[in-house]
Parts: sequence; structure tokens; C-alpha cells
Amino acid sequence: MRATPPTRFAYLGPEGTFAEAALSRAVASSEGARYPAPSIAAALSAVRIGDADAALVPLENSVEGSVPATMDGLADGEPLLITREVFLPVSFVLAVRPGTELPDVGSLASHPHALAQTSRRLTELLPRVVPLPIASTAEAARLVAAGKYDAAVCAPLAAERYGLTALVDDVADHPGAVTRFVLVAPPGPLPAPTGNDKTSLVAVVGDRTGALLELLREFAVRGISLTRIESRPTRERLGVYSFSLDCEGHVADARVGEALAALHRVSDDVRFLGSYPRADGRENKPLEPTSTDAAFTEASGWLADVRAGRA
Ligand SMILES: O=C(O)C(=O)Cc1ccccc1
Repeated sequence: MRATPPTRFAYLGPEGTFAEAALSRAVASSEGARYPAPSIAAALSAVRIGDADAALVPLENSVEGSVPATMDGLADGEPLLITREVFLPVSFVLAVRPGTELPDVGSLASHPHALAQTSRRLTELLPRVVPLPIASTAEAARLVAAGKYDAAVCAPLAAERYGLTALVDDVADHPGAVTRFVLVAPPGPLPAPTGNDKTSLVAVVGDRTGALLELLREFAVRGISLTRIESRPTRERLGVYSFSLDCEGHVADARVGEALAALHRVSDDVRFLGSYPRADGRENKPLEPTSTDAAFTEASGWLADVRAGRA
């Protein structure tokens, strides 16, 4: 009997990123093999071309908002599905080569989200240094160790991993920041409904009055609560936007399935991005009796009777 090959997980690398820490939370190390990818786009593309079975990438942060490379990477290109979400508290250190002091720091690099979350503190500490945005926090740490930059904003573990010293601990402007990561896979069987799920999608609405209201109405009338909504440029031309949103519930739930089908009718384009267990420690709102699967089933039965001349 041939053994099944281990699941190959790509993550935003190199070793020591928050994405790697999030992957460790999502799947036990015995569950598969892990491969660092040099960028978010590379991690997604590894899944699309079959080099990886799933990718773990950052999606949004409680301080800085969404991660455009992931939002746009999921909205465009071959479809991918979110199968899990993972929430990770993030804290940053200012890491340098041993022996470096603050006045020696002439260059500093990190992931744009890490720089955005530490910018006030960095300006106080290093007023003359212009921070450089690069692919990840751990890549910044690696390049500091290699002598390319003097300092990195990264996880304490990344500083350790690359033999750096944490010159300043906790450099975040807003303590308690949390980043939401997602595990994405090629289209396939969806995670089973758990009763506390979320569904993600992207809808492109036409340039007409009330188009956004039409979209929102499909959720509201079915008693579905949204947990995130934001607009993204479609990159076709200025003024044409898509809406990226998450709602409570699973596409297998009647209300969510019907809302998605309605969106398909009223939008120019809808991309389903997955239904997966909610992992932010919160419970979906209680349903009105009119929004339960039982209410939808009962209503379809009634309609069938009406159509058959039985009611
Ligand atoms: O660069 C990393 O380590 C990442 O995983 C992306 C990121 C950057 C800053 C905050 C959270 C995630």
C-alpha cells in the first residue's frame, strides 16, 4: 500500500514570520510539510500551480486593516477557497545585530503592516531613519543578520532565529493588535458546517444608484449579519469597485445559500471565497425564527404545494 504524501503547506516566509506562527496554530507539525514562500503572491501561486496543497497568508489586522496582496490575490486569478481562519496576537521588537546601539541604526526594514503598527514609536526612536517596506518581518530580520539593513521590526522569535538582539521590546503603537490569517486551498470539498461559521466573498456591482444597498439588502432580508465589508478597486478604471465581505453562516445554510444566489443575480460578478469555522472566539448572532433552515424548508414545501395546486 502506498502512503499518502503529507499535505504541503506554503506560508509567507522565511522562517520566523507571524504567518509561520499562525500556521503552527492552525495545523500540528505532524500534519504536513511546511514551505516558506518569498511573498504572499508566491504562496498563493504555489497553491494555484500545484506546488503546495494550501497556503497560510495574512488577511487583515486590527490596527492597519486589510492586507492588499492577499485581498487582491484572492479576488483575482484562479479561484482559491479559504478553509480556515486563524487569529494571532502580534507584538514586535526592534532587532539589530549584537553590539548595535540606537545611534548606529541608519536603515530599517519590515513588512508594511509591521511598519504601520509601529510608526509612531519608530519615529521617536529613530527620527532620521526612513523605514523600508519589504516582503515580511522575518525577511527583514534575515537581511539584518546578513548586513543589508541595520534594524528590523519583527517577532521576538524571528530576532532569536537570526541571531539578533532585541534592542527595544514591544515597539507597537497599539498594544493588543491581532492579525487574522487564512489558510487557502484549491476549490474542493468545503469544510463541514459547524453551526458557528463565516462565509467570504467578493462582489462586483454595476455603476448604478443603489447598487451597494441592493447587495446589502440580500443579507439583511435573510437575517444574515456581516462581520466585514470593504471596497477594493477592480483595477479596470477609477470608479469601478468590488466589495469584499464576510458574513455569518455557511453557504450550506439555506439563508446564506439563497443570499449568494440572489447576489449572483443582482451583481456583475460574485466570487465565493469559502465557508469555514469562525475562530475569533465570538459566536454568530442568534437567528430569528424566520431565518432558520427549518423556516426555509417549510416555506419551500408550502410553495411546492401552491405550485402543485395543493394549497
Ligand atoms: O511578515 C510577517 O511576519 C507576516 O506574517 C505578515 C505580518 C506582518 C505584520 C503583522 C502581521 C503579519
